[in-house]
Amino acid sequence: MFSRSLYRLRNLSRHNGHSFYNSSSYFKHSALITAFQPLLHNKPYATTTQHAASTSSLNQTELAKFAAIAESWWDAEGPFKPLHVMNPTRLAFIRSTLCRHFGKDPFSVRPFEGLKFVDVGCGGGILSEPLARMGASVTGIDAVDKNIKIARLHADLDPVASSIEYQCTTAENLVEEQKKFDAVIALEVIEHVADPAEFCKSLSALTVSNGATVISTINRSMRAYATAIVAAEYILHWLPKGTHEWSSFLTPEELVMTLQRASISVEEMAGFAYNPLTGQWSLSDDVGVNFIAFGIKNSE
Ligand SMILES: C[S@@+](CC[C@H](N)C(=O)[O-])C[C@H]1O[C@@H](n2cnc3c(N)ncnc32)[C@H](O)[C@@H]1O
Ligand SMILES: [Mg+2]
Repeated sequence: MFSRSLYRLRNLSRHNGHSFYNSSSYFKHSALITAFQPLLHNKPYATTTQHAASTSSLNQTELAKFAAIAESWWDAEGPFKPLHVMNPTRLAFIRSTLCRHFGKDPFSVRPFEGLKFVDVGCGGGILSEPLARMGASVTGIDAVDKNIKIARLHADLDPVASSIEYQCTTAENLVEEQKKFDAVIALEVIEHVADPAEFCKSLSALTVSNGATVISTINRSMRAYATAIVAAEYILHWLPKGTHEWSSFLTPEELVMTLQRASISVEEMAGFAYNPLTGQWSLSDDVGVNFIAFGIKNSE
């Protein structure tokens, strides 16, 4: 069922060959970006909040954005609605790729039984909880203490989710503690960290040899600027204004290269397509805006 919608790595150039559109120098000087400059620099968030001790991946301004709306994590109509609505689609990708990789039955109720996952930048646990219900032994970490408190409270409402270990920390702190996981998952986080390359190195160091990494983010494309920022934040109000900095987005090629340098080979990629008629997302070959990648840690 996936073979149609999955974006294979060999197709990268076909789908993302618009080097003109993906050139950051083009965008820095584009008339459109200049016209929207006030929006790009609108930062309506306070910058003081309680979070993990300062380490390389932390961007204080970004963390303050999430602390400011932490109470809303489980409000399915609130600022995290897009993540709630996308959840079944991203879980379908994770189920498919990880079951294939770990030789598990994708039709099983608890296919991830016996596997250790870490959900990096777990927020309120929107992804950690279903992963735990699918049998994984889940550690959820987030740099914002408030997020972890909310994640803990919510998980404790469910006997299965209450097995999740939540911790206010960073990937690099877990590396120092020499923690290792079968799968390292960081969805919608890399565009909010201070140094994506260092962040990927930490994710890699947390992954066992031949383990899996799953990352989702937003493409630094013209279309992403128009939809994920202008439409989602300023027209539709799906997300608070200033949630995303266009310049922090990564193109699929950049993500592949960054992971490659961190000893992770991207094997599969898919885009997320939004259907405005149904309000649902589905996996697609189109990685022009939102996309997700699955990679394998090279054996040492
Ligand atoms: C858009 S949310 C994504 C939440 C969750 N991964 C999901 O997709 O449902 C980004 C999360 O990453 C966290 N975060 C940002 N930078 C981080 C870092 N350097 N280390 C750990 N967490 C971070 C934020 O606090 C926030 O909860
Ligand atoms: Mg984001």
